[in-house]
Amino acid sequence: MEQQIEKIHLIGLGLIGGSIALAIKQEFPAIKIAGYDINQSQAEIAKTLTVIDEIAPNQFGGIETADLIILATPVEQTLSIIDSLSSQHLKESVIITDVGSTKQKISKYADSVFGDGVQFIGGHPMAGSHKSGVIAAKAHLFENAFYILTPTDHTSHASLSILQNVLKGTKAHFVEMTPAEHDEVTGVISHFPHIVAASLVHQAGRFEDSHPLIKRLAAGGFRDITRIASSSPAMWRDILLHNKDKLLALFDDWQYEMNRVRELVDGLNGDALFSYFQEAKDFRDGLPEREKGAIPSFYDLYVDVPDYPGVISEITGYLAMEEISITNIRIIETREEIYGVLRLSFQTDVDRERAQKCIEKYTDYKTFFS
Ligand SMILES: NC(=O)c1ccc[n+]([C@@H]2O[C@H](COP(=O)([O-])OP(=O)(O)OC[C@H]3O[C@@H](n4cnc5c(N)ncnc54)[C@H](O)[C@@H]3O)[C@@H](O)[C@H]2O)c1
Ligand SMILES: O=C(O)C(=O)C[C@]1(C(=O)O)C=C[C@@H](O)C=C1
Repeated sequence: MEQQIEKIHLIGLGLIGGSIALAIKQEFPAIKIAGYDINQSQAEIAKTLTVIDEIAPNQFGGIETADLIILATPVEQTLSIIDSLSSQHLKESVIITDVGSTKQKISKYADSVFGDGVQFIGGHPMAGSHKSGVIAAKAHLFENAFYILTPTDHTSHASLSILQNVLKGTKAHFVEMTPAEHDEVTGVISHFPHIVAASLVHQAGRFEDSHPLIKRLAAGGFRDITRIASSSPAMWRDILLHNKDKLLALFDDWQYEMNRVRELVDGLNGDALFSYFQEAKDFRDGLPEREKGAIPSFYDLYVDVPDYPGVISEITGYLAMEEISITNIRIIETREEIYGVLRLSFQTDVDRERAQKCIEKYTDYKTFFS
């Protein structure tokens, strides 16, 4: 009979830790989750939102009775927690997993510390958001996303299957990779794009002095491609520190790519430029359809609204008339002149699209997705 997971010790109660806890509780309400966060207020919010059952008295308080330990901290912190864990008294049958965006350093270190003694299985749910903190956690964040696991020679079949079973409430698709393959692939489709997004923002920032209007002129395209630059700097600092070698190779690759397209522009080579964009479009259009949870799980609609009292109730009134439920509402930027940006969040993409149509029907306000 498969070993039962009755108690989980979760370290790091942010977006990912919180979302995993919610997904587990949804599937297995009887499992008890004790949580610890270095930021006490995150732990208190997690408890209030019933993301966890109890706040652990300290990082390892009560850990000796845990069947599963989940590390959901930025990856540099994960390394030092693994280090400290090695001197803790743990259940013989305990399974330890993490959710970090890099796998090579973590798996190597865990292997060196735990060896055959403890079952450590690296993990990385491939969905997330630019939002941080437990307040943004959602049970369905990983629905239909890939959940990469990096078992090693030390991993038993039994532990792998117990881990996948306890995580089945995530409704993610499990896929196994070596840590090296993981870091190469995520370097290309996640880590390097993040650097590009941040660098585009820096580039625009350098133009701000000479063109003060630049921020306000940044429209859909710039917002789309730079959304992820709003993510947690601590998380991304750590990811880059962990994946240096793969990223250095990608910098070279990117420079080659930039030079290639630069030459086409310099040579006014219209046909080649057309092909360049056509090929990119074909590849991008060929990405699998966006399924719920696979890319963003936050369905935000932004509305440029005139800055006058009553505008929020005007908009919520239209939405109420069409029975569209909002999960969150916030003015995110009040500009000095006449317009502010209202962010409305919805539970589903369908609600968001209905809301957009509704606002466009009753008003002239410009709406856009992030
Ligand atoms: N955000 C994403 O899109 C995403 C997706 C998949 C995986 N990840 C990975 O998940 C992990 C967590 O990211 P997140 O988005 O949940 O970040 P987050 O900032 O929302 O949460 C991280 C939490 O860890 C806590 N923490 C930091 N150091 C700690 C320590 N020593 N002990 C206890 N708690 C500590 C922080 O206070 C914070 O509450 C990271 O390793 C990240 O690489 C992130
Ligand atoms: O959607 C986002 O905001 C993300 O950046 C999510 C994203 C990604 O790059 O796809 C970010 C880091 C994680 O390790 C996994 C997912």
